[in-house]
Amino acid sequence: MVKQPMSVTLQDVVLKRRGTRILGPVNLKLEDKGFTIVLGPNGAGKTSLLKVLHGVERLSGGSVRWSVTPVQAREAQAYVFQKPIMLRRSVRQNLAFPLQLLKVRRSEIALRVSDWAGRIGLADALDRPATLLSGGEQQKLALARALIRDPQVLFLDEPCANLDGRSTREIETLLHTSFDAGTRIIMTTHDLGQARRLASDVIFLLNGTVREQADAPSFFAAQRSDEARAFLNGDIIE
Ligand SMILES: Nc1ncnc2c1ncn2[C@@H]1O[C@H](COP(=O)(O)OP(=O)(O)OP(=O)(O)O)[C@@H](O)[C@H]1O
Repeated sequence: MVKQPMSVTLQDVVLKRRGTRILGPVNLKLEDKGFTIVLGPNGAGKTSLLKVLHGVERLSGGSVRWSVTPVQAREAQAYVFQKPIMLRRSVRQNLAFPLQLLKVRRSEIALRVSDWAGRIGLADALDRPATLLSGGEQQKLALARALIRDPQVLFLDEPCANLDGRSTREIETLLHTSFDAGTRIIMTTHDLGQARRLASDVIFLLNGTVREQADAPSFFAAQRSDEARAFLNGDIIE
């Protein structure tokens, strides 16, 4: 299938819940390519922004427009939650599930499942219940389950929260490989070292608004706002 360029434009996006504005107004354009890291303190609205981009939040105002049709946009995206959600089935069935939904041929599913199980170090655990895996293994499985159907755009919400260094490195390697293969990645992290290692560009959020959007080298070299500077210094900002 020929992939169409997928940029997205947010215009005057506002998200309110129980009368409180948690996002917006946000005006933002994300280009077709890149590894975007969304930064900001707790409660800044990072998860909300990811969900708005993914189209799973009801907007209170404004619009999110992809350069392809809404159906194409949805089909081309995958989302990995901060806390991996495992089907109460085997590793094999977890990996096969998204492909079964897409009605991929059984022989092709078997090939891809075995390929991805190997890539995440679970080739010998295909018949184990996914819920019995360690936290790091579950997060890798959740990522593989998203990548196995070759999404054009991948959203990740804190994929390495609470993971040890080894699992974090393994996940970063998987992300690097997908990015190099052309996957557009948009990810939140609290880990500034990780942001520096992975980002091609950065969005800095504070109180539900975009304070800075810049390519990563510029952002990390010199922040335009006092708040971003304070955040990178490890200060508490509100
Ligand atoms: N459904 C909801 N109803 C009410 N408030 C919400 C809802 N979802 C999020 N919020 C609030 O909106 C704000 C932004 O939340 P969000 O999870 O997007 O922030 P975040 O930057 O991802 O935070 P964290 O870094 O702690 O994960 C928070 O104050 C949160 O409590």
